[in-house]
Amino acid sequence: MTDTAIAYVHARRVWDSRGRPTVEADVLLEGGAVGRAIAPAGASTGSGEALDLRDGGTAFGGYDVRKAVANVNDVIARAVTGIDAANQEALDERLIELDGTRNKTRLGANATLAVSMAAAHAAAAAVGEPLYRYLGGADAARIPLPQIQIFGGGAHAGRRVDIQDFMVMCPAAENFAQALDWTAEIYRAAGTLLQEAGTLAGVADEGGWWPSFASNEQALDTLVAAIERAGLRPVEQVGIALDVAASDFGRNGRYKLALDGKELSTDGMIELLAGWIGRYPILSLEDPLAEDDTAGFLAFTRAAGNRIQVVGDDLLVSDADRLRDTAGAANAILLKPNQRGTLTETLDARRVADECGYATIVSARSGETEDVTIAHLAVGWDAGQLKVGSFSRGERMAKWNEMLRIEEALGGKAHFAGRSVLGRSPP
Ligand SMILES: C=C(OP(=O)(O)O)C(=O)O
Ligand SMILES: [Mg+2]
Repeated sequence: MTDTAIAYVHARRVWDSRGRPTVEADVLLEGGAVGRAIAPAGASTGSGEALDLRDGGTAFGGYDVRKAVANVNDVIARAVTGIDAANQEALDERLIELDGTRNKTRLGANATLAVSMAAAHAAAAAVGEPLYRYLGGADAARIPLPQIQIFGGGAHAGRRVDIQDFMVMCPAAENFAQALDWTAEIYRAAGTLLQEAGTLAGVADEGGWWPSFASNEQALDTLVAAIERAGLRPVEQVGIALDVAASDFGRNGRYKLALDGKELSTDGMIELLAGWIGRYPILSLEDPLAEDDTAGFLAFTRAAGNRIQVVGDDLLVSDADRLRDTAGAANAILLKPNQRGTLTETLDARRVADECGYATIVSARSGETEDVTIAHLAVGWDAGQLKVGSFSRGERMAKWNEMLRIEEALGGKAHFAGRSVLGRSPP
């Protein structure tokens, strides 16, 4: 037995930011090192995602995770005991084999991911290294450009606006700390603008202001106004990133924008978004079309992909195979470890993204906790970008604050991704 062999695994039920139970796993190694991780959960999920196993029934809206917790304690724990946690691939292979289904429908991706991540934390602790350095080695020093939400919408805010995430990116900031400073000013200015308009109505699931707008474009206008009110220059200093999350309001080539009272074809949707790209300082558009509209994605990326970042989330579900099968449909991929259920499978997608020339963005889910693993993945995997959500919610700030610590710990070695990850249209 090596010191990094898994000695003991235990899962418990804890709570996420939406008031739903989720799975936390502890992994203890023979040498005494421990690791802990908590699975997040999405709301606007892609149909190709690995299964977030829920109990159903009436308790907690059917969202309880007693089965997934039991799957860790009764099935996984025994099966992974003795595996070397320092060999993440072997551990994840065992989890994949044990589940035996493509999308973790037997054990649940929430069960497998909590163990996969906790083991990585334990292995890093065993060698006394922070997780980002354990994963990325001594060269892991690139601090990601953040995508931070200012207004929340879509499935995260009672569908008050159709677009799900109105975010800002600060590629012209000198470092991550300054990007966060600027975003905090924009966030505050956006809140003041809503207050002045009498439409401030709290915060959405990911910490952005709860939207209260007459149209999707009014939200974009207000975002630009907030950037200016914060004393920053749209285009030169700050750009906009949207998660359109179009699978939530589109299918079979028809897109229903409820707030705007419009029903558009794929071409109409592409035209609408092309108009926005022309009028607003947009740097990145995620899921501009629905997950069942690969042809639309290809057409949109052909038309706009040389000017902006086109991100596949529901389309690609962090899946290396889907990425290969749809090459050219986007030029960036979101990496959400719970869409696959193990770190190794998510890292595969990250590698294939490089082969396909795609940018990579590690992302939180809308249901989150104090777990900060993704901040370390973004640096350790050299992703270049990180999308988390916003101020006003501690489970989001836990990640951004961890990134501040990582940037500080790296000192002069830290290198902020900034403009470099947006090669196509730097402001
Ligand atoms: C983070 C997102 O939301 P969710 O976790 O609900 O899928 C997203 O769609 O990118
Ligand atoms: Mg998304």
